[in-house]
Amino acid sequence: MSLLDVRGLRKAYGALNVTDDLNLSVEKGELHAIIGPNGAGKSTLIAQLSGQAGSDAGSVRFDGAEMMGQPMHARVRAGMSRSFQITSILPGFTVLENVAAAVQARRGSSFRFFAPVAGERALNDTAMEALARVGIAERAAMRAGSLSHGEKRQLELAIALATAPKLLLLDEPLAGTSGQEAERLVEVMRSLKGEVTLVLIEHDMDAVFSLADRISVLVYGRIIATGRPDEVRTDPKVRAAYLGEETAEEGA
Ligand SMILES: Nc1ncnc2c1ncn2[C@@H]1O[C@H](COP(=O)(O)OP(=O)(O)OP(=O)(O)O)[C@@H](O)[C@H]1O
Repeated sequence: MSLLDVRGLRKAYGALNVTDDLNLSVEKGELHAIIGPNGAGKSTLIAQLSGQAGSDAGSVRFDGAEMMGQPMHARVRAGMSRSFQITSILPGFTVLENVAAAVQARRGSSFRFFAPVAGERALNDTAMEALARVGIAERAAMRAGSLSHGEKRQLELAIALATAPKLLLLDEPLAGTSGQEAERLVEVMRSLKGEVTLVLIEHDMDAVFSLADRISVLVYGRIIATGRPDEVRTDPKVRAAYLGEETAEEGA
């Protein structure tokens, strides 16, 4: 049984079906990338899976349970987590506090802000582990707002990891990063492979093709192909719809 099994998923904005009868299976332990042209519906799909956006139809089975209709926090509890954009980082608090708050939010039923956090050693230990996991443990005491752009993205990953997800949804983690920052993030993602199941949306094709176990190609709200990177690269449907020009040039 797949860890994530999506059937007939749909979301319309007015007359536009952004995701349309979308089917997707993600196996436990794999890094599954979703690629597609601009506006194909990738971010909308991630929002629907995480519960951030509602869906008009379909089924999202995760770890054997139906998630459709469940709010975001219930999905996080079930082990489905998404890495948020930088705006969710609290710049005035330390890097450690940012992660500890995520751990606490998962553990506690209520979000008791920071006063109790300082005294909770176990909480901080878990948060430190997550920071070490993404390679920014030495930044723990710094204000999150003073991190570089790439480090903020590492912090987002640590925040997502701190909720101990079974499935991590990553929406363009490399966006806006410099070459060196991107390389570091790619290595962090590579190191997570096998440990946590990853669904990755990313425009950086070098990163996608080097990291992914399988790739699904989303075009006009539907998955038109799924396979190993070499299979997807040579799939005539994919070449025609998306990678056409690039692969034609490579082959020339
Ligand atoms: N809240 C919204 N209201 C109306 N239309 C929307 C909304 N969100 C997304 N859309 C439209 O849905 C389509 C898909 O958008 P989405 O951001 O999911 O695509 P994407 O594949 O992630 O694109 P990109 O690669 O450019 O980030 C676009 O045409 C977009 O304009």
